[in-house]
Amino acid sequence: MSSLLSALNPEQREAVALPHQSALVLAGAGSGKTRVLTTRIAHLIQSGQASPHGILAVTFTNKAAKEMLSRISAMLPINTRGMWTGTFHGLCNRMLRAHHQDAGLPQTFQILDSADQLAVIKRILKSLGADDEKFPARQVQWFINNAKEEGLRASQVETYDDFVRKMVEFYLVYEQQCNKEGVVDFAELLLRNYELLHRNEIVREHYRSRFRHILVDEFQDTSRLQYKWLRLLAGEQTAVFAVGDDDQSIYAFRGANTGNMKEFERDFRISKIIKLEQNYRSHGNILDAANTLIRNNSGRLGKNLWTAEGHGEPIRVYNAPTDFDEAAFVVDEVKSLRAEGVALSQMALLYRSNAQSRVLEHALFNASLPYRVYGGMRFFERQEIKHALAYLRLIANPDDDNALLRVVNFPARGIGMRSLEQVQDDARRQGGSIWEAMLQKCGRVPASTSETEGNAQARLDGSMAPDKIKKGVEGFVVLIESMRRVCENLPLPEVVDHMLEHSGLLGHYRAEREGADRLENLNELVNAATSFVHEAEDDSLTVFLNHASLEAGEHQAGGGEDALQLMTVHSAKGLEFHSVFLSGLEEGLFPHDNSRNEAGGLEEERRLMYVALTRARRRLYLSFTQSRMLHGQTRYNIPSRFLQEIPDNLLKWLQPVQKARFGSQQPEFRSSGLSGARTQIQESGTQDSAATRWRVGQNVVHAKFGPGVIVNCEGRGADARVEVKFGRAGTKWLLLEYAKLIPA
Ligand SMILES: Nc1ncnc2c1ncn2[C@@H]1O[C@H](COP(=O)(O)OP(=O)(O)OP(=O)(O)O)[C@@H](O)[C@H]1O
Ligand SMILES: [Mg+2]
Repeated sequence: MSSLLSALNPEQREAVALPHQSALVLAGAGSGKTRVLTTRIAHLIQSGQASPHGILAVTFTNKAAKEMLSRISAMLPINTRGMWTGTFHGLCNRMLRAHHQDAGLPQTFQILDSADQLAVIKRILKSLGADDEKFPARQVQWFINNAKEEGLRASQVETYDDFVRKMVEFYLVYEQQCNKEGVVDFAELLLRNYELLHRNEIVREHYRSRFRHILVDEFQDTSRLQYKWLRLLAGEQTAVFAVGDDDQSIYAFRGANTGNMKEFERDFRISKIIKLEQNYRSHGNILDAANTLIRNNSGRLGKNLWTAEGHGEPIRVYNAPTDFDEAAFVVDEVKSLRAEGVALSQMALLYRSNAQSRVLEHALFNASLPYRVYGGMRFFERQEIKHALAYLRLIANPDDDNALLRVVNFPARGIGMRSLEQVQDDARRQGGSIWEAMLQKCGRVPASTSETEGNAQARLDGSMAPDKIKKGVEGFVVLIESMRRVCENLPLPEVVDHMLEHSGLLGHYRAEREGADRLENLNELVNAATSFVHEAEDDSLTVFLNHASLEAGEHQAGGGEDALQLMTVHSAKGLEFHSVFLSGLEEGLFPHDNSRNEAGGLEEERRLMYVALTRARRRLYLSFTQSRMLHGQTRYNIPSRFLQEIPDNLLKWLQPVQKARFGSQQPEFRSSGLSGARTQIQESGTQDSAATRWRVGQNVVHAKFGPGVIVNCEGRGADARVEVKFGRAGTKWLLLEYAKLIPA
């Protein structure tokens, strides 16, 4: 037996050494699917059944493709360059480049990202004089991408009413425009390639006879069009080797379709699905937890996993009073794991939503622990946060040119390149800021004396500034001035709040189809400001902005440095770590609130949870918080139902919870396990605040929020807090230790 095969179990070996035929490996997490796929490629080459040139392998990320190539190179001393490996989009792009003429594209065709695509659509709608209330650009974008994903060109979409007819008309003009400019969007990469193969027999036959082996990892997450593309590319002589796990299908919301598995079985005449049941990744307790959890889903294709390893350590559960305590707990554990010799890169910190990373990043930053956000951006580097910070910087100082240029036309407010160039020219000439030049442009202040006389005269009578430029600029100036005026007397969190609403950022992302994540991040910025007010001596806007740029700037670990891995559960797919921290296991967060509105949403969340649990090899931490800051307010949470679906005997509770910590509405957790968390709700409503000098109904004054009245009290000692209804600032929960209330 070759050394490649000897490192595998009999089922894996069978899959790797399968004769030339299509096959489906359906197996749970950590059972070696990716390893089998990679080894099969090496085996095919080593045994002379295929050359690298004859192999196409589809992976889920470019990074996975690179890793696959380096593993193959480690197994065999060969050049893998002729092999095609990559994502569906990457491979389609490669093929279109090679056949750009047949595909009707210029050699140098450019790829439009989602924002570029939207800009093209907006231009088109404007030129057609479309009613932008009836036909918002984003909806048109969605319509076009959806049609493409279904494989339909404008001429093929069925028009059953006037609205759709209009949409199709826009789609048609968009198609023409893209063709004219020689650009393709993401959906187009796939569709164009599909059409090329469909239409052009020579190209199709060329690739069919070239790729006698197509291998697909993470098959459960292929979309309809991707599947159709695969079918077209695979000829009679092509063996398609697909590996996947229906329990890990987590992209249904983006059009992935597990139905593809059933069709694959039929279309490729799969007589026997290969199952792998031995898990090589995780210790027994972790595996048992995952197996038990996923049994709650219906309609599974059904499989089980076992491990030859022992039970290992129990799963550690931490019930944190607040999200800050949760982050502090993670930091402590990471430090002690590191002291035990576990590399930081072997530890992952997972969360359901991107916005959750902020509090965790903050704690890691303060502890000087190097970390890297995998497959995403660190909080303060995210586009929407940078936009929001730019507005805040303008509120603090409108002469900040960089901030101004970043948001002057975001969200779009009709200030074109030409207008901008003109005010920039003015600014340069006068040696002042762009803001000053804008003020002059719309006649807010007299033109500066350094201007030429002619210009100054023109500015005074306004004749040089075309009306359009003036109008756009004026709108922006009025906005910033009004924000500055209103925010002057507001506490920091409300400055952020006001800015988000009035800048138009919230409205912009609300209208975006995939804007939910960005909205969560923006709301998280209000939380950042609220905690900053509690923590910092000087809580002015300027100091907050300094703090944000500090956290944004320097502490992301460099390329080679050993660093803790932070990522969403979605980006953790396919990866494994010695230790995994899964935070925020609370109802509404995980399962996410959004899942309630979608059919099958909860089951998809459970599959995500299954993915999360099965990333851990040796140690798994699950944590949840009793309260978490949400939009600047403390929210009380109940633990995720997924925690309850894991048998108690696999869990070790790290911290007994103090009783009577919360008021009557709050769940009380028993230290012995989850059954307590499931059922016990403290009945008494005991509040020890009577011992303090605060009572419900009392009038108080807060240094920033002004006068208010206490409507609720709870907690004791350092945790004592009150809910105060302020005349101006609304209702807020405040920690007494920090709030420094004065009786009125
Ligand atoms: N026969 C084996 N002997 C030893 N280790 C193995 C064997 N098969 C797989 N492994 C190891 O088990 C781990 C999980 O394998 P792999 O990542 O291929 O699983 P997977 O099924 O692709 O998981 P996922 O569903 O999470 O993508 C890897 O570290 C792999 O090297
Ligand atoms: Mg895998």
